[in-house]
Amino acid sequence: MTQYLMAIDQGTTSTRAIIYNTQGVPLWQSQREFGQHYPEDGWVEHDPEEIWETTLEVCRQVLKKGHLKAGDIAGIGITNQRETTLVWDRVSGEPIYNAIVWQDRRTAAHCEALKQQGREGMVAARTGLLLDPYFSATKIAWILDKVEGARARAEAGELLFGTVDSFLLWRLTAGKSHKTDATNASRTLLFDIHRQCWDEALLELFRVPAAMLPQVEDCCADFGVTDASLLGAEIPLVAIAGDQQAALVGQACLQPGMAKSTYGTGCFMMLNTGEVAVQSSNRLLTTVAYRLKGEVSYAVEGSIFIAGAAVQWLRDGIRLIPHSSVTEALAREARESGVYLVPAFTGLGAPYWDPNARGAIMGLTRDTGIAEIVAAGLQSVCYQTRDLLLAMQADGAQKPGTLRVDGGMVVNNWLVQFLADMLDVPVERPEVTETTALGVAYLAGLQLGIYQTLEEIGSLWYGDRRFEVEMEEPQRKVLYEGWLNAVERVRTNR
Ligand SMILES: Nc1ncnc2c1ncn2[C@@H]1O[C@H](COP(=O)(O)OP(=O)(O)O)[C@@H](O)[C@H]1O
Ligand SMILES: O=P(O)(O)OC[C@H](O)CO
Repeated sequence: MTQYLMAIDQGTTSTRAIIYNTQGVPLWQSQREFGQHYPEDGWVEHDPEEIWETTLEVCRQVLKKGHLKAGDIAGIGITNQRETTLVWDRVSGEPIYNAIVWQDRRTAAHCEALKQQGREGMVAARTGLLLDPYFSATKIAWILDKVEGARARAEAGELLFGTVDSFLLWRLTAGKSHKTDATNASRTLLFDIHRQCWDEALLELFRVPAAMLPQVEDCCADFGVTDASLLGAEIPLVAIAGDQQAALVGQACLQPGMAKSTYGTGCFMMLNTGEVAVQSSNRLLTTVAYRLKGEVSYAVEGSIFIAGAAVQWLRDGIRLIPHSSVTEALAREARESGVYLVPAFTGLGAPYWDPNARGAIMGLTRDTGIAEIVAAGLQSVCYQTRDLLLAMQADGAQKPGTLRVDGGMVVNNWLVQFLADMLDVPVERPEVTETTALGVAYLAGLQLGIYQTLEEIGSLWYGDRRFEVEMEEPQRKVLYEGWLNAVERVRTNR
């Protein structure tokens, strides 16, 4: 009997597969971390074969854990780290270069040159994005220019481009399906989010041959079936969404004005704006929230590059802590210290967009200890979220009544309390914090007719804990001013 849904969540640091029942309850999960490669300052790459192998492995493992066969799965949804760029051979399926990860800054000079040519306005008007190395287009151009013979091969139609969803889809369908969805397409800098199509002028600007591009579908669509040799039988692939958009659905932020913030490697705050594509005057992004039956809902997004990655750095980079989980107890024992950690390891994202900024720890004194530095790392994530909230409000958005949070960091109660205090907004944590995978499982269920409407999906959201605002305004003001001062000192593009 086909009664389960499977979500593949291919994230920046790990790949997961989760099997849900039709009420959206996660039953079995499998997860594998994979390698991060930093070949040069500001460069971040993934091995495409590791992305593929971990995906296949977690899919097989999770079926095994549930004692299920492929035929028990009604459909699969794929959600993924966005913008990360792959180019592969149309015939062999072999990538011609590593995946260039969204965090990678190698194309900063290319973006700057296009800005100098006055292209930012046209790009923003069509794509809702900014000229920043974060997005896919300049990464594609880099691969075509730097890998020998690649540009000619791409022009001859021999090479394909895809974000991680497309690459996995290509591999899962054994090369039968070269598609993506509108949310992933909206992060490439090549897609007109108003007309919902690849844009010829942008393809020309970034020198990307149209023949490389995947076909863009709704988030819920017929994306093909898994090749029978992979998981034992064919399984329909019925939904795709970028991970932050999937989290918006998983958090049931399905009405205009509802907001969520996801704290994984980076932090991504999204405000649903419904059918209106709000153009930000404060350097936020306009993006496709979801596209269903051809109807687009938009969101405003603030993207922070380093959130949980700051904790990873404290653990693996400078080895100040043995595990991420100790950060909560350390932060509780930290003194109020005036220490600020600006985690601009790969530049600063929204609202500063400064690819050349680099990180700093400031305000150190003789009695600064590990606890104070750890607390400053956690606080930096909350200060950056306040930066985003203020930018959204400056764009005319109402302050949301609550903010729904999710992602690996929000198990940390101290962090979430400080977040509520810094935003001056109550923060809600759902029972299921793996909202990314849940969101795409919901979308898969929608395509399969298990759910009829988005409202029905919204009714499945359950809160775990609500964090009320406890801090008084004067304290918030002093702390936040200290943050703004610290950020000013690392910026290069004031
Ligand atoms: N108790 C904790 N306190 C703070 N951060 C944590 C804690 N546990 C995990 N993290 C951070 O959460 C991140 C993992 O979140 P996850 O949502 O799995 O990330 P991603 O999807 O980007 O791979 C890691 O960067 C880790 O440092
Ligand atoms: O893999 P995550 O959860 O860090 O998300 C990455 C984002 O999609 C990048 O835009």
